[in-house]
Amino acid sequence: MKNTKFSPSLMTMDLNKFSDQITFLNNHVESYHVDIMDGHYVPNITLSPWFIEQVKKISDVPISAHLMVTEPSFWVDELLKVDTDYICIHAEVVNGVAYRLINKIHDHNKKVGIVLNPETPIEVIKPYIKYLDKITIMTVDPGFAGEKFIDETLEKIVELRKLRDEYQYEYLIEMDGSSNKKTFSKIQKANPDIYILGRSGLFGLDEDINQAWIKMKNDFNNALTKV
Ligand SMILES: O=C(CO)[C@@H](O)[C@H](O)[C@H](O)COP(=O)(O)O
Ligand SMILES: [Co+2]
Repeated sequence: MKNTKFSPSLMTMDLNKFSDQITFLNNHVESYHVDIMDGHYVPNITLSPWFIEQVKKISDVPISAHLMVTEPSFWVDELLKVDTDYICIHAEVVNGVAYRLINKIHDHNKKVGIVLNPETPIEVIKPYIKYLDKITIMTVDPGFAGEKFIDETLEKIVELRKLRDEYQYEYLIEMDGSSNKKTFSKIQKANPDIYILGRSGLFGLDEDINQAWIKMKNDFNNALTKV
C-alpha cells in the first residue's frame, strides 16, 4: 500500500538517477513536493514548472508545488498550465491576492495550499483558512536543504489540528524542513498529516533509493517507540 504520510522533496533527489528514483517512489508515495524559487523571495533557484512536466511524463503521483516567489500570480498561471495538483503559496506574499488566487486554482479543479514561514503566526491566514486544502508549516527557514530545525514551529502544527477539529476544516497539515532520524520523534508528537522528506531524511541515506526508503522507514518507526 502507498504511504500518504511521506512526500519526497524532489529538489534533493539525485538527478543522475531521475527515472530510477521516480519509478521507485511512484509505488510508495501519494505526493511529490517540488520547490520552486525565484531567487528573490529566497536567494536560491531550484525546480520549475518544466521539471513538473518531466515528472508527469513518468508518474501519476499528485504533485505539490511549493512556491517561494515574490509574484505568486505569475507562477500560479504557469503551474496551472502543467496541471499541478496542489499549488502552495507563502502566506507572506499573498496579501491582496489571496481570494483571487484561491478561487482561480479551485476554478481549475486544483488544490490550494498556504505555507507559513517559521515566524509567521496562524492568525495571518485565518481570514481564508476555511478555503484551504493544505497548510504547510515550515520547520526551517525556507530556501535551502540542510537547514536547522526550529522547534518552536511545532506548536503551530498542534494548533492547526485543534482548529481543524473545532471547526471541521478540511485542510491537510504538512511540515517542511529537516525531517529525519534526529527530528522524527518530536515531529511525531505534533502529528502532521504529511512529512516532507529531503536529503537528511531520505535521499541522502543511501545511493540506492530502495535502501534509502527502507532506512527512512526504520528511522521513522524507531522514533515512534520514543513517543
Ligand atoms: O522548501 C524547502 C526548502 O526551502 C524544502 O522542501 C526542502 O527541500 C526540504 O525540506 C529539504 O529537507 P532536508 O534535505 O533539509 O532534510
Ligand atoms: Co519545500
